[in-house]
Amino acid sequence: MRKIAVLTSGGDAPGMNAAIRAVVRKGIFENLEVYGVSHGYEGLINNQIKKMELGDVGDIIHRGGTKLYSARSEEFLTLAGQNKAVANLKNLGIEGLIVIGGDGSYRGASRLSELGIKTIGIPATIDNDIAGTNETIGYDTALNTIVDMIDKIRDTATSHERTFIIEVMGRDSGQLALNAGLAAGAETIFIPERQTKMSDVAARIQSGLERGKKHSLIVLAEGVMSAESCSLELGKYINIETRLSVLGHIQRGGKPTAKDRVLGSRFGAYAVELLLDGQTDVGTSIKDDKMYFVELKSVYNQKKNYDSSIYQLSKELSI
Ligand SMILES: Nc1ncnc2c1ncn2[C@@H]1O[C@H](COP(=O)(O)OP(=O)(O)OP(=O)(O)O)[C@@H](O)[C@H]1O
Ligand SMILES: O=P(O)(O)OC[C@H]1O[C@](O)(CO)[C@@H](O)[C@@H]1O
Ligand SMILES: [Mg+2]
Repeated sequence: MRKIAVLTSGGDAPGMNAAIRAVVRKGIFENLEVYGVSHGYEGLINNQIKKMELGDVGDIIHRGGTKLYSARSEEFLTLAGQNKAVANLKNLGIEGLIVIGGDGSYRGASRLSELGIKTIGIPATIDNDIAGTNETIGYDTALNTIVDMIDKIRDTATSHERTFIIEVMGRDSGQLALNAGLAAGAETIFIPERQTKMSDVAARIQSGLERGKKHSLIVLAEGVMSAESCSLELGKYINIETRLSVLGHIQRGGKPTAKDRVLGSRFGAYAVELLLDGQTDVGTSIKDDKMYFVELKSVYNQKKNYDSSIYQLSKELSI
């Protein structure tokens, strides 16, 4: 293999730049030509593919977002779009592609592998919803951002003795809500993976009030319901004033933590090694601080488990 390419796809995640840098520099170190594809699969279809040099990835390791831009591509869901992408890669003599993204991006990478391009996935999404790896790039940064923001909300919640409902990202996954809730000492955590009865939440708030506790923090994963619906539902069981805070895309930005930079760098270099070993249709993974690879299909056909003991612990510690 002489020529490889790299792209970022799906929601961006802090640490993607560290991974791009590692792919480019490790590739060049191994005497490969490395190409950068802008705008994910959309750029692959539109031939936005450029050769990258060592200097092209200078001064990005500490930046959030992705230098290669990201996109969600409708056209790539069609066979015609996928064929265009493959033709553009083949025209340039590119045999291997590294896809940095989430589970949807992994499905796209698998399709390309079936169509004759060797593909390696790197898990990158703040949601940490990818099976087969303990962590994804961007999760640690987003978690720290959320905890920082909840700390700020706690200050004002305490001063005004209020209940706050804080909506965090995670359509199908409660990883962010669960761990941010524990780290920020939230009284209640709602996650899509498990049902929480509103009557129980109201009862906990009521018993807290009776013990003289006047403020309460509720962390809600967006996939469960909106903060507004949560407030209306809660109002059916208890008569308290609530304030809502939807954290939104602030959670996806910001400079990556050291952990995400290390993870991005290790995954990027490892993905190049996997291509050189002739692997395809696999993704990088980390467990017990070691690099592994897993079949992409086994990743996106599985739902990542959440740790119910963390949920239980947060309940025990926040009475
Ligand atoms: N089944 C599929 N076949 C081919 N391509 C797909 C498929 N599913 C998704 N893709 C491609 O991958 C892109 C990114 O997928 P998606 O929007 O689900 O984000 P993701 O990679 O899961 O990241 P995140 O969920 O963290 O934002 C899609 O826009 C589409 O172009
Ligand atoms: O930026 P968009 O396209 O609105 O996507 C938001 C979604 O992307 C994610 O941030 C994952 O990248 C989810 O947590 C969130 O639901
Ligand atoms: Mg996804």
